[in-house]
Amino acid sequence: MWVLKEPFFWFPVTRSVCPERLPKDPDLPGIDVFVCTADLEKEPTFGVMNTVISAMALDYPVEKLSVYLSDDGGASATLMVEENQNMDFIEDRRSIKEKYEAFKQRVQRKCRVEPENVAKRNAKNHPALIQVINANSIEDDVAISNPEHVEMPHLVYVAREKRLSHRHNFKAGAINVLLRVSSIMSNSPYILVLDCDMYCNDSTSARQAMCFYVDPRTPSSLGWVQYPQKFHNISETDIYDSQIRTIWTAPNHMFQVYWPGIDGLQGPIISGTNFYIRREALYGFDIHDGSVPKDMGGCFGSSNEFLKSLNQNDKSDAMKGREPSPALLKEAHFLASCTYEKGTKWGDKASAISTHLITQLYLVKNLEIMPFLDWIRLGPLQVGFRYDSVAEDVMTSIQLQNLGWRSFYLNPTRPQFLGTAPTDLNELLVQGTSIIPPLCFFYGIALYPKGIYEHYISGGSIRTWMNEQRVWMIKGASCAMVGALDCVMAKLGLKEASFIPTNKAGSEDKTKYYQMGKYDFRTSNMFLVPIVSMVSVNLACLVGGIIRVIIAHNWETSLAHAGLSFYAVVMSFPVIEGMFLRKDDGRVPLSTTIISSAIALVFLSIGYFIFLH
Ligand SMILES: O=c1ccn([C@@H]2O[C@H](COP(=O)(O)OP(=O)(O)O[C@H]3O[C@H](CO)[C@@H](O)[C@H](O)[C@H]3O)[C@@H](O)[C@H]2O)c(=O)[nH]1
Ligand SMILES: [Mn+2]
Repeated sequence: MWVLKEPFFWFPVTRSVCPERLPKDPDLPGIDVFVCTADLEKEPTFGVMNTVISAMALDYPVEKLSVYLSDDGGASATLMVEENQNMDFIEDRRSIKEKYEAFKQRVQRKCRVEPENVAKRNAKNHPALIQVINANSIEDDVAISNPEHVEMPHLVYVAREKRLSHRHNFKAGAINVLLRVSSIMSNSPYILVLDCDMYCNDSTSARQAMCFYVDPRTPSSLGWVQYPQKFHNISETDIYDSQIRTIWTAPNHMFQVYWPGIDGLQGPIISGTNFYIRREALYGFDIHDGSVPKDMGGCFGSSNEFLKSLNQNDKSDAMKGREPSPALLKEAHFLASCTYEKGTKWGDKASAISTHLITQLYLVKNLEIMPFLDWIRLGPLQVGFRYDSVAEDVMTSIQLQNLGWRSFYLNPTRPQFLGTAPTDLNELLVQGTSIIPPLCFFYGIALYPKGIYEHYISGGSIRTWMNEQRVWMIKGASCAMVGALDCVMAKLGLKEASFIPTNKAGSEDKTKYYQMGKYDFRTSNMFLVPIVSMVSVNLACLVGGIIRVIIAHNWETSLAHAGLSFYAVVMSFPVIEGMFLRKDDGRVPLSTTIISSAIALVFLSIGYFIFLH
């Protein structure tokens, strides 16, 4: 581990920019913003709208900015709200709060129009629905309250076609559709990708990122600029380590070394959201030898409009204020259809087993391997985000770095984007099944916990260290195992790969224990039983061990064992408290304790036969 970590210290880079030196507005390149949403219930429309509006309010010339919303969820409810948005408060900051409240109520009213179950059913089986929303399509009353006709960026709503018989490839599939649809509309050379909960907390991120791209000294291999992921809903104790402190927020040491450290090498990988990427990079061209595919149609699909866009520049200006022609809309629907990608290279699987292994290792937070990702050689050309993993970001990054693209990390003091971190145990574990992949089960548990000294000098306290250790142990025993089984079954063809979006709705009831700094054990037995069984075994060993020591007086041999058991029991105290001491509804249910004790007993009996017989 020590050796693997060294490259991070070779050439750490901290970047800062001077947006005031950018060229004049008319000379800036266009930017397309992609926002993805997938679940009407877990990703409330109001939050999605917040993100869309924050993107539209980016400090960037309106005619150079287009926002595309991909809706994999309830479709029509989101669209209805979007069409009727009252955008004027973007400009009018005086009465911003009042108007915001009115907007919020309006969204909530609109969302009630369609029963949720109907929306959900429709979400899995419907034709493509694409709508360009410009000033003309906004309700009359809005025009009255917006007498100056404030110009606003282009907004395009995209619900790609969904059929039960076709794989939709989760977020990667959604982004690839947006890539194609946007190419025949604005075709901006740069793209900002945002998860639906990641709103722009500062409007300057676009200009800051462009500082790199328009600077003639920047190498032409710069593929993306990555901002960190930060969250708005972190409590003081943060018992579940929801902020993933070690990656993003630990100040000025060790872990804060990873991203700047990798920036000095080939650059950070894509972390799913908050990055400005060069459109060209996603088209799979190899920048080492400048080769372009010979069979363009076989590679990108049969849309002539799309193929034409490959040689065209930025069209964002031309799109401004125009109603899209019926022909253009028809082509957009074609590009968003289920069958468009058939026989093309979109999201193609070109991976070797080693890529999988490395991706898995990386995802278990063994960040040390980041500098070596670049060495992996992938198969032939492939276009857009990759489909062979729900962690599309890691796989795609490896591919792009492979083709010669480089990346920068920018972490300004003011957070540029803020998202919603999962703050209840159930959500955390559900997320863990999809992003903590199989090998975590083997590697995650086998690795020795990160040293307390290392943690301390990275700006952590004893409490944060305990939290991180606890969550690491809990994830290792529960969701990593479930995720592992899930993945093995998917690989064996026994089950479809799945992705459950994390909940961004955060009800008061759900977060109350998190806010109090107490674990909330209201999660399924699938996760809970392995955790509670493990703790029961430890507890039994400690009690049994102590009794033995007292009876047999053999201190020398038992002391180390007792120490280890004691450590495990201290670390799992919240679980023990949940089993025996708590009375509230967040405790471990009695039935779970009973099942787990029975399992623990089985383990102890097996141990008895192995060691004593
Ligand atoms: O079929 C799908 C599934 C998901 N999403 C969107 O993908 C985003 C990320 O999903 P989320 O449930 O928030 O997953 P997280 O585990 O929080 O996501 C982390 O991990 C993902 C996989 O590595 C990255 O894509 C994300 O950017 C990163 O924040 C959300 O906007 C979803 O709406 C879709 O658009 N379509
Ligand atoms: Mn998320």
